[in-house]
Amino acid sequence: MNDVTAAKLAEALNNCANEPVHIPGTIQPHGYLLAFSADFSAVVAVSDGVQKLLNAEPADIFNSTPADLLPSSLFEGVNNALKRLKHGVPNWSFDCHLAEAEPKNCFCTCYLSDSIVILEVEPVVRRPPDDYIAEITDQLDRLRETTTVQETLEQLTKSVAVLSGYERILVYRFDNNWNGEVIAEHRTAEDIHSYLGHSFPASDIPSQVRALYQKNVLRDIVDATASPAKILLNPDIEHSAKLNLTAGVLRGVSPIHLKYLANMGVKRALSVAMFEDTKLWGLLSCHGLEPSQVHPYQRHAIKALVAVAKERMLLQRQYAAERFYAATEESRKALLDPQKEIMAPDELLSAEGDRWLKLFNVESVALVHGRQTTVVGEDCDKSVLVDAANWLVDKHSATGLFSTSELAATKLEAVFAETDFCGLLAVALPYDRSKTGWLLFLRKEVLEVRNWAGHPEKTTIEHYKGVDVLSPRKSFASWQEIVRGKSREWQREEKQAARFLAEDLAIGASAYQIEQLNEKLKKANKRLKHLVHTDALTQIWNRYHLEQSVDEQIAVAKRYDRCLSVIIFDIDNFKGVNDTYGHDIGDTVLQNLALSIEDEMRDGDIFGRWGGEEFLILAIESDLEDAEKLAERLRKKLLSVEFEKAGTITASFGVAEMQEGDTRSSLIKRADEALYKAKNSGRNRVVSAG
Ligand SMILES: Nc1nc2c(ncn2[C@@H]2O[C@H](COP(=O)(O)OP(=O)(O)OP(=O)(O)O)[C@@H](O)[C@H]2O)c(=O)[nH]1
Repeated sequence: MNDVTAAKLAEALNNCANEPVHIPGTIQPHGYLLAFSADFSAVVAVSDGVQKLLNAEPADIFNSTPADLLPSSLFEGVNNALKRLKHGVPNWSFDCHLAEAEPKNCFCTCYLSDSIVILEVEPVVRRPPDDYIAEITDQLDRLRETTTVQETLEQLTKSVAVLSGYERILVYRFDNNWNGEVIAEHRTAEDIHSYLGHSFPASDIPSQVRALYQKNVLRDIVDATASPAKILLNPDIEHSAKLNLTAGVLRGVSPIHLKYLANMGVKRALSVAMFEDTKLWGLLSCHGLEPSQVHPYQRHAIKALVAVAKERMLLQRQYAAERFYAATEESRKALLDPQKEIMAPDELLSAEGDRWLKLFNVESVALVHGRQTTVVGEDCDKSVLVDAANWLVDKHSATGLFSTSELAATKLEAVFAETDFCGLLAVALPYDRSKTGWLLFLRKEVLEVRNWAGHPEKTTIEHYKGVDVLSPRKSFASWQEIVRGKSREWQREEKQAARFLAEDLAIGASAYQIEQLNEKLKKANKRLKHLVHTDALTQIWNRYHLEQSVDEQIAVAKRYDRCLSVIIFDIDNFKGVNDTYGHDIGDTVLQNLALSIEDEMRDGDIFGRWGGEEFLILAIESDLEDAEKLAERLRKKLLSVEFEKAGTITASFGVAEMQEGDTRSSLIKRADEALYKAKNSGRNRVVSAG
């Protein structure tokens, strides 16, 4: 970088940004400036050359009152303007015909600067043609017919060329670092140099110049080759030394900027600021190859075109955003479809992720919750995602949103260092108070080829007004830079849509959690029911269940006029088993007996433990004979079973069939009595209630 050190460059940049361009102490020499006291009674300052307009010497001018000094039409014009300015209008313009002075036709602009009244007078050289209004209307219509932002900008440059006569019209858009890129251009002849696609460094339009555009959107430099006219202050009046010319049109141009224009081959220039909401978005810049003056009406026409283009672009952006939201909506419907079975967030991501890859133009979408990760698209190391999410939880939980198109310029640089990802859009899942769940959209690098208009590194420094400043570039020859490490930028609607999707995932997650809870509850209920109805030792129905079943089956049998029988059986001499082999062996006998009997049962019959070593069978649709047969079969089955240490055992069976008027207790009582008889008549037998 020549012999310019970084420190010197920074100082020079700073000096450039501090040049007080709004109080230049000069005006452009084609016009005149007069400044009056707030009460319009005294002349405070005039521009050098105003003698020509007023036909008077400066000394006389300063000694005269405005009423004596100004031609009557001008005096009236200012008086009239003052009434408007007092009502808060920032500046007021009027046409003026000067009968006795040259030039005859003027365009005047009045404004207040720290309560000093400033009058700028521009000679009107050439009026626009008579059909100019028709031409403006035609161009406005053309602008209104455009359908994309790019088309609008291109039409704007063409329309401005038609209405202004400038040779090269550019639309220059600022990036986040205030570098500008020419994104639309119109040239009136092929041999005029093109800057389309070229970038200009931020230092070309330093911050205080950008700030001026916020206050006065138009800058008209009529002759970039002319020396500025000094503003002469009335030595007899005390006032601040410099006049703030922000609101006017004649403000003198910084010599550095004039040099810049000269190096570019531009001899007149007009720029109009373009805003997105209230932020400076770009500039419409008109370049002329020869000095010339546009009529103030033409300036207004250009401003009107820019205003219409801005509206148009806003509308087109809204349409584009709407189309994007509509596409997102499809995904949201799928996420929240009540017909679909409820899925876990990671399942939802797997189901919808492919759609999101396309919609957001990303390489990967990931869901991270604690140490759990799900990735759709190109894989990313789990530990990278977990570390990123931890950082996000720590630093961005409050907003629940983080985005960058240059990870290497953020604190996540080290986390993503080993990956190919350069862009991250992260949104917190709002179900999570601690914001530990994050949805991440990841983009890879997009190599950006920047065509700089002139080599930004070939900067030289020069001395200007006692300080070092950047020299205007001598060459604007194209120079190519490859910008690495950046992804496509995240659009506002993408951020908004990502938030919506995270919300939906969170709702999905809550629904899933509720379903999970319901499932758990169902299982717990089932377990509880099992516990309530099952005998813990033998795992067959318990007395509680058997009693309910007897009641139910009696009711069913009565309603459908079916038979029902009850078998109660009791192990013979079971006390002996316990006494001989111990209680544990007794338990095992009970368990094995339950298994053996269950094996022999028909599907419809109900078998359970009635208590101790006593069991009950409800033989559905069985009469006494059927039940007896069943009991007999079971008795024999028991004889065939070897109960390990306990060997074989026998049991006694009592059988009873339901009779008219039977209740649970009467039916069971009869079966019990039959069992009693079986025991008393020698055991190991089946006895039926008569
Ligand atoms: N191991 C074990 N024994 C049980 C259980 N429930 C009852 N018993 C035993 O079963 C035996 C029943 O004895 P008794 O009522 O005298 O009848 P029994 O010895 O089977 O003689 P009979 O019924 O007259 O043939 C007692 O020793 C009880 O302790 C149990 O859950 N496990």
